[in-house]
Amino acid sequence: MIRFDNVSKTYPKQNRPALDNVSLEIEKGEFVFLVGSSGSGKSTFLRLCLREERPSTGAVHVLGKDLGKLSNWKVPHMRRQLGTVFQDFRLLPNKTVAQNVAFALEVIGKPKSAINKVVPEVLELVGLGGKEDRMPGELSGGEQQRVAIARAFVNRPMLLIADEPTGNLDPQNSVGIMKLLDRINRTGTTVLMATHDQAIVDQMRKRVIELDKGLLVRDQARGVYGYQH
Ligand SMILES: Nc1ncnc2c1ncn2[C@@H]1O[C@H](COP(=O)(O)OP(=O)(O)OP(=O)(O)O)[C@@H](O)[C@H]1O
Repeated sequence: MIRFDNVSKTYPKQNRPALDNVSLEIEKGEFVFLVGSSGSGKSTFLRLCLREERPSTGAVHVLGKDLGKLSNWKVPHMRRQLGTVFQDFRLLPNKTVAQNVAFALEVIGKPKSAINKVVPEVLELVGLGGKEDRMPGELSGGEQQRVAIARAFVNRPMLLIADEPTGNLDPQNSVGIMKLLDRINRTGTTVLMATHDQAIVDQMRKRVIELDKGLLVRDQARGVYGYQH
């Protein structure tokens, strides 16, 4: 699903690599937490998976494709096969809940009849049945993140990448979001999630990959958060 072969990334004008010779493999169906202190390289790792950045050396494979060999015009197609969720939700503020989710399908040319069928189903799945016509601004943070997850999952992607999805949420809402991601993972979708949320990592006991100053320092099955702030 994801493979890094000796991947290093040094940003322009930096003398220290943001990622330093990282090699790892994430298999289909796994749930993986990416942890590490601020600046350890987590976002860089995720950006390389989305080909928002390219490695300085080494190779990144996602969904069986060598991203270094992917032509630029194929990148949007590759990204549409992934679901992405971010800390700041990134909803379209002038569209309703249902329209936000439908939009993800409209841009890939899904017929209206299919959209009308699956949008209510996925909103029901994330616990937002009955809130289809609300605007994002009328929802709590936890509900907004559920919309973002519905939008990310409505295509049934093989891989869902989440960057601090609970970063703006209180503990109770965070647990709800994690239950949802766990459910999505159980449908077979691989989940890769960068987080600072110790309670959640310790509770879920999934694979934990820890970065420290760009180095992969820990890769633990059913792991805990581990490092000190
Ligand atoms: N666009 C950029 N240009 C230059 N340096 C960058 C850029 N993006 C990140 N860096 C540097 O690369 C290193 C890793 O940053 P990265 O954002 O990947 O860390 P992170 O683990 O995601 O941190 P956080 O938890 O704070 O989001 C840091 O030293 C950072 O300053």
